[in-house]
Amino acid sequence: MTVQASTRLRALLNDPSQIVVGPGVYDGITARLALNAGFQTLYMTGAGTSMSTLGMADLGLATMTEMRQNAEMIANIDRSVPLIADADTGYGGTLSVARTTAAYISAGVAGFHLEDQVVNKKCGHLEGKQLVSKEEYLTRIRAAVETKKRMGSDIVIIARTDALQSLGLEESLTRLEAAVDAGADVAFLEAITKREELVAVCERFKGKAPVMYGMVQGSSAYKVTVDEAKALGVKIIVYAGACLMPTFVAVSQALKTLKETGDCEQYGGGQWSPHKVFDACGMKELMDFDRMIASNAANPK
Ligand SMILES: C[C@](O)(C(=O)O)[C@H](CC(=O)O)C(=O)O
Repeated sequence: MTVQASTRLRALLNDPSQIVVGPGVYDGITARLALNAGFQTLYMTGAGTSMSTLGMADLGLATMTEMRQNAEMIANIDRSVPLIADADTGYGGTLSVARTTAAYISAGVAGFHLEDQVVNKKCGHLEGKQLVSKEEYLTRIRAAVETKKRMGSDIVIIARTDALQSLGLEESLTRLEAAVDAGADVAFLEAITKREELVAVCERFKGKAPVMYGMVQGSSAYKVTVDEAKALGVKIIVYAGACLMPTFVAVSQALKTLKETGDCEQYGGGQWSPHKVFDACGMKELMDFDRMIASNAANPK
């Protein structure tokens, strides 16, 4: 029987020798490249999903249906590699959060995070975020936990708080503790800018719940490598900009060169032929399958 991606993610969380590293992917190409690079877990960035599927900044515009559709595609490229997906605020009240949870479970997502921003949210690293009350946030968590239970799923529910910026460290930790008490599996303090804050969240949840950290290059997030995060006690680290920022750098440069010189050969050509990019996206396996079915049809048993 196939092991569910959520069960695999849980096994990684329960293995004291592991830190789960999720490069932020947002489409089929970035997911393939991360899988080809050997990552054992993927992270679907909501910011990347919003920009790649809508062409819009991370300002709460992507709907649940759009997020779920992207997550389902990514989760199913290689079902043996767990996908942690951004579920923002859960996209509405109690019943919407329950519907989102069910939709992510049926999409094959292994874990997802729910936050305490107002539904009209913005990227966690921007100024001026608005929060819902702790009670409303806990309602979201309870709706997710109850739905998971009713569906007999072991999907990993990650409680995220964006409260650090406006309410401070202690209130943020209190919110996360209450979320874990309500059944969330993982604590995620968003937009940490100082080492002390990361140390504090790891200390507070030691022995109680795994801690997730979101590192975004170029943001004010406290910078850590995977090894440093592991030494501090972080259990999941996601790099939301791991594919996004290099894409902006490389594609902008390539387009500038094409515009200025009328030549694009230096970006690809010999190294990245159409054949090679199709290979990176499963061409061999797809063609082998096609040939195998054709040869079975020609030589029936
Ligand atoms: C983690 C995050 O929610 C995401 O969408 O990946 C974003 C990251 C980003 O803005 O690049 C966030 O709100 O931190």
